[in-house]
Amino acid sequence: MMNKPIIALDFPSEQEVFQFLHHFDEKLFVKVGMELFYQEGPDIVKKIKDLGHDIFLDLKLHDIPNTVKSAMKGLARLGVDLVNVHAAGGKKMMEAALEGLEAGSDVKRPLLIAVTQLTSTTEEQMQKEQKIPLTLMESVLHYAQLTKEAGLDGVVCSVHEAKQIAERCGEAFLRVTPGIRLLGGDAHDQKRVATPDYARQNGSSYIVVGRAVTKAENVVEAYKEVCRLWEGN
Ligand SMILES: O=C(O)c1cc(=O)[nH]c(=O)n1[C@@H]1O[C@H](COP(=O)(O)O)[C@@H](O)[C@H]1O
Repeated sequence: MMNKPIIALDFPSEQEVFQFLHHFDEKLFVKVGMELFYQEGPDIVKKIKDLGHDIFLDLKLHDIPNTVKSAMKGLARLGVDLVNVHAAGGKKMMEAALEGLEAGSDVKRPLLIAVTQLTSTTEEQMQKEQKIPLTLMESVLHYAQLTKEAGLDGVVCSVHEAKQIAERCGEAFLRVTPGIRLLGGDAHDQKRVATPDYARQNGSSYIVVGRAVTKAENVVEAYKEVCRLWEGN
């Protein structure tokens, strides 16, 4: 069975989150990111968890190893299912993140993944601004390899790199892919986008979907359409 699509709750307040969740009579896999977490604080995570939804806490930690370790120890106590860091923080930082998570978890630690190249980045931008003299695919594969060596569970990447990562790092190494759009949908600030059905065909383990659902006229219909395409029905 396919993993549930992860719905990005990119809302500015608790009120808007609950308004959105109220439309659904099933349990979702949701993502709490910077917008919501920085405005509502850790309590919002507990409240969403209490409703029975699974949570990806997307704070993309990127700092010195000791700081990331301590922060992860605290985040582990929130009881989330998935958390992330930036692979660009390096192998030692990722190892420290894992140690912190393990130290802060009572029973099962959350899965830990690392962002490779953001889906809003193009190859040209990466080469010019980050001064990385590689193709985008090579850079993503390099970060995926580094993440695997650090012992993490997988990466965030675009659908377009998912298959190659599975070949390089193994099927069990997760490919979590944002930048998902329905056919003809506005890409907004995303650059490396794909549809849910292409994500299935190209080896994504999880898709992350925000505006294609949250900004839809009928959010439940949009969610169902994403599920239908992702599951291949
Ligand atoms: O880590 C992420 O979740 C993430 C990584 C990435 O490379 N690109 C990316 O879009 N995201 C997140 O995925 C969500 C995508 O939202 P939409 O573009 O509205 O579908 C946002 O909440 C982003 O913060």
